[in-house]
Amino acid sequence: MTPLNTFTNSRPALPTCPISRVKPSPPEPGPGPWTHAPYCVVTSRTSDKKLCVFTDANYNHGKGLSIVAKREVAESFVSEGLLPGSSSPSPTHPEPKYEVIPKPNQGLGLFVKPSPSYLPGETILLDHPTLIFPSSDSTKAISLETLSNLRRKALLQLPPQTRSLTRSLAQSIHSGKKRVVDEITDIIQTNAFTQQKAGATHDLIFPLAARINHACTPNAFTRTNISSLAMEVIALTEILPGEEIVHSYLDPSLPLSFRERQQRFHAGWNFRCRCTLCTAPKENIAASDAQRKKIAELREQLEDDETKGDAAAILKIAQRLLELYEAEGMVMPQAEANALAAYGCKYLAESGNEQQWKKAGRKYAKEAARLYGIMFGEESQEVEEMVMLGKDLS
Ligand SMILES: C[S@@+](CC[C@H](N)C(=O)[O-])C[C@H]1O[C@@H](n2cnc3c(N)ncnc32)[C@H](O)[C@@H]1O
Repeated sequence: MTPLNTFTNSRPALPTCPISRVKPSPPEPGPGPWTHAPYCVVTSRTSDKKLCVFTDANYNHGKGLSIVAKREVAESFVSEGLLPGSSSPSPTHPEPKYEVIPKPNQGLGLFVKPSPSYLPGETILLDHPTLIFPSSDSTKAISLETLSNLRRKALLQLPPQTRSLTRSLAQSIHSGKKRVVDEITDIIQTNAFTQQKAGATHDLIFPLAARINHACTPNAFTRTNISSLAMEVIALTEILPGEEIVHSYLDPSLPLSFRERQQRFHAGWNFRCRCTLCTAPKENIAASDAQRKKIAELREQLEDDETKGDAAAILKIAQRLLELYEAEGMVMPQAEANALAAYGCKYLAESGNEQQWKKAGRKYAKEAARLYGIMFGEESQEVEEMVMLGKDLS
């Protein structure tokens, strides 16, 4: 295994495209923790700002990672724990309970094998990024040509297997649609996960997690470790053998209407959602929209100054929200609504019928702790707070 700080690729940097006016800047200092010499270009005519490609072909047991970033951003990624032990031997993973198989009209998808199901809170898979790019918001001042060159180089420097796996994510490959953007833009547009880190927004490509399709009532969610940038896909509900594993590409706690969701899918990923909710009969979609509108109204009421000091009103709103979330298959916001209901009961217990309110409050606090445990882990502050609240109510 090559030591991390050894420069393994002594080939000269690829020449830039002859029609390109992008000039590579003078050679950069040594490769540091990277396996390739950083390749940098000056991105502004008026300053010496540089954007570089950093590649560690050893990352994640030889699967590799390329980053396009400013040097200081890449350095902070490393100092914050992006590359630990990447040259260690590959761990042996148990046989996964999922498989990637074709899904009609949606390319590929992740499905549970005909084996035991996933339980809520169970980790389905752990994935690592193969590409990290600055997000389009933070690169508006940089020419498309420059960006495209850097992204392409980042892709080409990945080990061959990872490179072709990453390339296979291009939408145009499975949709049969003519590609209207370049290959990397195509890959980013439909597969990138956005992540804030080192004071900037980045687009990350996770080749396995990218195979997971969207659903407006998801049964899984993703959680990214901010230091290592590893992504966990976690079951939100029980997922039975043969079922598709789906997560929400939108914030799952937003009560968006059918139309609002389609607008976002079109703008963000260029698809029309075919999940169970979005392909339901018209009257069901209208009923769902009405419930989501009610959710938005109730959440606004919670912000009213009048409501804020009224425990009975808060409890009533939280209970109605729980009914609506349940009906809409919105699992994640149920944690907060249960916590709110538990606090409502706590304050009501102080003003009479103590035992009745305490009993109800304990039930809400317990459910909130269960859901926060799934979302943030058993050790999280949220779980601890709900356990304490349950104790206060006993
Ligand atoms: C991140 S990829 C998901 C994996 C993809 N199906 C594949 O074969 O690689 C996102 C793309 O999958 C398709 N897709 C995902 N969820 C969908 C849904 N709910 N309805 C329709 N198409 C969906 C769309 O083409 C979308 O651009």
